[in-house]
Amino acid sequence: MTSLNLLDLAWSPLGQGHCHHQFQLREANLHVQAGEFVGLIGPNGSGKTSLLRCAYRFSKPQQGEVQLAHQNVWKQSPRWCAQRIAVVLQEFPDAFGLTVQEVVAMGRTPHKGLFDGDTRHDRAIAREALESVGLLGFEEHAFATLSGGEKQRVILARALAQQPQLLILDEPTNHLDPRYQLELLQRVKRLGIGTLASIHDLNLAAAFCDRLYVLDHGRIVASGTPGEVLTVELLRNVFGVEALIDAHPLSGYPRITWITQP
Ligand SMILES: Nc1ncnc2c1ncn2[C@@H]1O[C@H](COP(=O)(O)OP(=O)(O)OP(=O)(O)O)[C@@H](O)[C@H]1O
Repeated sequence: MTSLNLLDLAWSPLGQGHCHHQFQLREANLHVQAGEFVGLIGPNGSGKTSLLRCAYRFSKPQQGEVQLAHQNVWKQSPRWCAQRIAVVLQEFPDAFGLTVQEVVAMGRTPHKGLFDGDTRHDRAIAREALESVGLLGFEEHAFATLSGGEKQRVILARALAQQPQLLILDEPTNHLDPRYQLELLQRVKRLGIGTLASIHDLNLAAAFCDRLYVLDHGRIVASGTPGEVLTVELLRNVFGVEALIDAHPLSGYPRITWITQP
């Protein structure tokens, strides 16, 4: 029901009226089933952020279709999408002096009328969201004074307060130390919401994602389980790096060891 489908998507920042080779994204087909954690990997500039922007109805594709629950998102209102899709981006919005509580409460906006205040129900959801990212007690802190990692967790709490059917994360572990990288991904996975996340750390992607899509120069060049996708050849051809790949001794998922030059 909540699945996301990108069907033959093509997108260019130049808009309409350009040649086929100018598309930054081409022939992109991608699916996220309800409850599935799907990772998007690829080198810098390969088109991950561009694809996510199409998926959350920010960039309008010139070709193809973005469907959520089998509805074309561009035939639905922005509010319809905001009630169903929550987004956690790399950059934090300027919170204009808002407290943590106020930032998280913004997650309830798509579910309320223009002049509605926060109900007890809204406050309970916001509290639960803050609790789930381990930030109970931070409600009155000014968002601007938090560390990068704390801000990231507040933004995730705001996304959870939105009670979305689909979560889109652009490099969610960017600002986090190893403990919080693991905690955040575990938390997201446990939510059981359909999730599409761009992830640079391929070992984290291997550990947490049910399936991966690999972007290279705007095209999806591989997809499948981490075990199917993360091969020595793919890392060489797409990322231009050499690596050893074996099975993680505890969990069995692919473990990548980079081969570095002295
Ligand atoms: N609005 C835009 N105008 C012009 N070029 C753009 C625009 N958005 C993206 N691009 C270009 O599209 C290409 C893909 O960018 P994108 O940010 O999607 O890559 P990415 O895979 O997310 O990269 P990174 O891993 O570095 O974050 C880049 O060459 C980028 O410069």
